[in-house]
Amino acid sequence: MRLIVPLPGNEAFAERLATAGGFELGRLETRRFPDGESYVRHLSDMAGRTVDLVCSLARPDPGFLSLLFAADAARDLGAAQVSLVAPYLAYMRQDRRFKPGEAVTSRPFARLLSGAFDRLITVDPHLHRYPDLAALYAIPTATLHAAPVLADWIAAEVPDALIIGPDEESEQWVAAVAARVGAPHIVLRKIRRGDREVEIVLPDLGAWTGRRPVLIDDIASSGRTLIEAARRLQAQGLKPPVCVVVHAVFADNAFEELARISDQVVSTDSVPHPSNAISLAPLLASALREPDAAGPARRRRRSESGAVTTEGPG
Ligand SMILES: O=P(O)(O)OC[C@H]1O[C@H](OP(=O)(O)OP(=O)(O)O)[C@H](O)[C@@H]1O
Repeated sequence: MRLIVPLPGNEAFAERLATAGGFELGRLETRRFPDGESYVRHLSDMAGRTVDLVCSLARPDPGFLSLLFAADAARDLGAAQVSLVAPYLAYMRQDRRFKPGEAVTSRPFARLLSGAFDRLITVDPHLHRYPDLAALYAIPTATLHAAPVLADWIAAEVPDALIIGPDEESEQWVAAVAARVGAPHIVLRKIRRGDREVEIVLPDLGAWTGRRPVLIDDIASSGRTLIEAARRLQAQGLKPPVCVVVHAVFADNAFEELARISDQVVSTDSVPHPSNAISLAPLLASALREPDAAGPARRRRRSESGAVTTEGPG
């Protein structure tokens, strides 16, 4: 039976995942030594097991070494395969050098995870300029999509919805959500001017004032995209929107600001947040039940020197 091991902060999601999939829930002890270094101890038997470390990667920096140490220790303790289940995958947005000298952090981050895990399973990674995760990760990856569960939530909770994507990039998956809901959809135009500065351009929406706008986006971080979109919609006489996001990263007071001008703000549980209303646990559990959901995992061998060698795809 698969062993699901949560990193700190991921216990509730891991429990939902283990329950949904009928998997065993493992335990990991972590703490800091007095000098600030990380201590990691597996409290479950790893020998010969298929182990899934569960770690949503919103704000990944403080816990990242513990994650790498937990993966290394699992293998060292005899795990047959060590996967990372990251419902939210970080460092996807610095996908090119925007200014001279910048680190293209998506690449070294992917190299670090590819060196530590046999495979990666995630939901709607922010693939802006990369065609897929295989362009970035050297290990087999499975990319799951939240669109069907978002659509099912909207269909059950929001009558007379008008599905709205805040930018042209969102067209494809907004159309998929709208088709499943059986509602019309439109896509706005976004001009990003900085980390916290976006401009949203709307077509004439006068024909849609009777519908409930449902703004959907993959990530809410500074919240500016959704806040600006919500403001523009209301300036055109539309009702306050329902905002549905996959990854509730929400920096600073972004959530409170967005909630003030929205009818409702909901998210999936890929990042633990008070707005979580749609669970991804059943989706991830069924992917984990499929033996080949992530493609054949790499086989690793640890040499006597401790070096890990890789065979198979990737
Ligand atoms: O809450 P916010 O701070 O507005 O960030 C979230 C928005 O940013 C991303 O798109 P975008 O293409 O603007 O960002 P990218 O350049 O990072 O891909 C994402 O798809 C959201 O629309």
